[in-house]
Amino acid sequence: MFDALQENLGAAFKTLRGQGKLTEGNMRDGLKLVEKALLEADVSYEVVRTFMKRVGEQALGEKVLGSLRPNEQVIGIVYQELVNLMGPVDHSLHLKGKGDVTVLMMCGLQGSGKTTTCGKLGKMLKANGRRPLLVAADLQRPAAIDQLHVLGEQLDIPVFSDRTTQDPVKVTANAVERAKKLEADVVILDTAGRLHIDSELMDQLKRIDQRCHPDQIYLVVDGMTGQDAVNSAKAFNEALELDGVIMTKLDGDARGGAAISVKEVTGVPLKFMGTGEHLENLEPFHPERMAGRILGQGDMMSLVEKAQQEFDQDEAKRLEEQLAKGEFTLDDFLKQMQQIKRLGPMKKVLGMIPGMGSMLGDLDELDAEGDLRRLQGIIHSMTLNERRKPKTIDQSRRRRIAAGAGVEPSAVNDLVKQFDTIAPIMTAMAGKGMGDRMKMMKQVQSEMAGNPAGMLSKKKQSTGKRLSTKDKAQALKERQKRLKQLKKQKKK
Ligand SMILES: Nc1nc2c(ncn2[C@@H]2O[C@H](COP(=O)(O)OP(=O)(O)OP(=O)(O)O)[C@@H](O)[C@H]2O)c(=O)[nH]1
Repeated sequence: MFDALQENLGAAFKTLRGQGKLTEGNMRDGLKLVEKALLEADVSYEVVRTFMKRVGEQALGEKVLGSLRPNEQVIGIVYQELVNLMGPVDHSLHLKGKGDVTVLMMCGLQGSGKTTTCGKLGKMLKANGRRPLLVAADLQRPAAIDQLHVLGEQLDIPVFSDRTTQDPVKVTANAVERAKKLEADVVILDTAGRLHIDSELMDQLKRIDQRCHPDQIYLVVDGMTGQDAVNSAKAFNEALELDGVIMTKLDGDARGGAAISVKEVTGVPLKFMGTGEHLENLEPFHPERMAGRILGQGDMMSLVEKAQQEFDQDEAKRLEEQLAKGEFTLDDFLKQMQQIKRLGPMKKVLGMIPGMGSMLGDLDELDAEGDLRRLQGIIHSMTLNERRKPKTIDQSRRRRIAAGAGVEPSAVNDLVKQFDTIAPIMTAMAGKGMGDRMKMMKQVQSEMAGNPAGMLSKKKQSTGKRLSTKDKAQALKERQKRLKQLKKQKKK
């Protein structure tokens, strides 16, 4: 994925590697190459311009820090700016509680991968214990209805269609009724596509939106089409107010520009990416991971291998037995975190995550220690039953636990959410062979790469809001202060 961009950026950073000290001259040469690499990857011109301005300002600002290696400093800045450009992303589908029907409306141009993505989402939701209903609201192309029925059969997910009408609004309204009868809780609408954006299509989609009020509207775009994908996202967003973009075909020769530009150009986050034709090839889009991948830093596998080697064998056996019974509690979660901590100093462990290596100045060891302690404090403030069944933690329990741990109630909520993500993966691990286990470890590890299991301070997590210039200046100041402290410690 994005091989050429990775290579070109690598070459740009190489020019800075030999430099003893950052000067305006060598910095400008290096940054010119970064700019060229982004433009060649089809990142929109406007986006490149703003991006380079931000990177340039910071890179030259860092000059005062002198003795740090220039290429590391610049990679760190580029990494952070790429993350800012592509994020933050809220991956939640904002599903209502079970029993209520959530309507997800999928739209996009013909051939973008919309129908396939409906199937992929259905599969993902089903795996998470939801009861999806696929709805053929693409009445333009009869074959699209058949395609959805085939997918439904493959996935064992019900499909609603009505070949007697040409009105997708009617189909959608009836589908919600059918969902209630079938006790389905998520309706996934596969709407019609067109080869190009036209007013008839937009009107039709707007009518569905106005009459049926879908809870979330996602646009499916083909990542291979580069700037066209970004432009169509802009047009759809103007007509429909999208909640997110799903970019498909990022497994192919996509140059990456569309994935990098779309959030900055449209303000709509890229939530998921399609990484293949198979129905399991849908992944949440993590700006941090993508930036790490683009910069080609670090060594994920070595972290996974290390985790395997140093895994406490007795604990592993105990956990294995528990997982086989389908049990994974918050106490186990805490133990897992402590084990990861034992792999080595947190900075070293995080340094193995792509892109993090050059950001170590940002990762204060004390923060990681403090956050692990905070995690422990929260879990220890829970009753045994709450640790076993975090779902029982309601608002008043949350308040009590938070008071006991000296944190905000939202911190308890965040922890339970992280646990909800990791627990199904852990229980699915039970009884698997080594190969599958490695794959799952990678999945758990990659869940942590975006937010290493909540160990990074809350202030460093994506909040769903863009940092204001003032916040950025403050963050930069703090970063510079930490770098100075680090330098002082090194000297000692
Ligand atoms: N490589 C790859 N192919 C994909 C991906 N998603 C979809 N496809 C393929 O793209 C082609 C078009 O997908 P569809 O799901 O039929 O597209 P659509 O947008 O529903 O098209 P219409 O129904 O004609 O509007 C199919 O051959 C899919 O297998 C992906 O993430 N990667």
